[in-house]
Amino acid sequence: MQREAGSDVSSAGRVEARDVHFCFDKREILKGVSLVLERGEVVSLLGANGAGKTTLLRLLLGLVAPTQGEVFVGNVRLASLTSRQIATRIAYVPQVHTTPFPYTVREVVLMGRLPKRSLLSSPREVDHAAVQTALDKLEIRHLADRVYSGISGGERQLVLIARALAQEASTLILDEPLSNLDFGYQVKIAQHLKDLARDGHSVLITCHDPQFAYQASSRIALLINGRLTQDGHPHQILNSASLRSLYGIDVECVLLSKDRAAFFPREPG
Ligand SMILES: Nc1ncnc2c1ncn2[C@@H]1O[C@H](COP(=O)(O)OP(=O)(O)OP(=O)(O)O)[C@@H](O)[C@H]1O
Repeated sequence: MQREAGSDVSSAGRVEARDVHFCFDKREILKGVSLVLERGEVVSLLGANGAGKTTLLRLLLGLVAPTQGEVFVGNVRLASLTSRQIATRIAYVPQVHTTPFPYTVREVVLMGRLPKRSLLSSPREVDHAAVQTALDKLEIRHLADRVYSGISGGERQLVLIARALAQEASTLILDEPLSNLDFGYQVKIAQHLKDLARDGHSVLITCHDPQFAYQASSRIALLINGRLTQDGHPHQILNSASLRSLYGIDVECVLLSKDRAAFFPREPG
């Protein structure tokens, strides 16, 4: 049997940006970023607005090409893969997602199966089974026949994660998965991301909430003005000095336990 390049099981879930640079017009947005994501990890990418987080995700997904440097998925160059091959390895949960048609939740999750079948073929038993498994895992089976555009923002976020799970890619990349989520959904999503990593996925998220990042991640990377300045375990990375350099404000950090901390902005003066 002929094996697809880079399908080595031991490297599944590994994604690496190696010294990537990216320019918009003549402005350098990413200035030599190196980041490795391994199977079993949840990595949070923190940075101020405009730091280049989404741009870095777009490079890792092959949506744009670096002006310098390279991205590897497993041990193959991302640039050598077709978009379908990338989609079998990496699933993307975007910040905003709308559909022009009144698709049901089940149909939206089924879209995650497209990379696995030919464009014009009907979904097979295995596709429906993957959808059902994803809905069950996210505990949203009850939403399956609702119209996607008619459910809440938090529910839609869970549906998009279910769609990514149905894709059965070993890596999940989520761009600000917390936007518009209530506290309950934030806690649930943190737990789902950790469960996914425990099940052998690698997960990369961008986020603006240090507390969520501390709780959900096994590693945190800080992106400041297009450069990755720190990368390590949450308790090594998040402190008053690093949060000041990220956001330019004074923050009090209270360590509650090894994987729980609270962050309070200090009143000026
Ligand atoms: N299509 C574009 N054309 C020109 N500049 C762009 C384009 N998209 C993004 N930029 C610029 O690139 C920089 C990085 O943007 P990016 O969206 O990656 O930041 P971000 O860290 O994800 O920000 P946010 O937290 O606000 O989502 C910003 O200065 C932005 O204005």
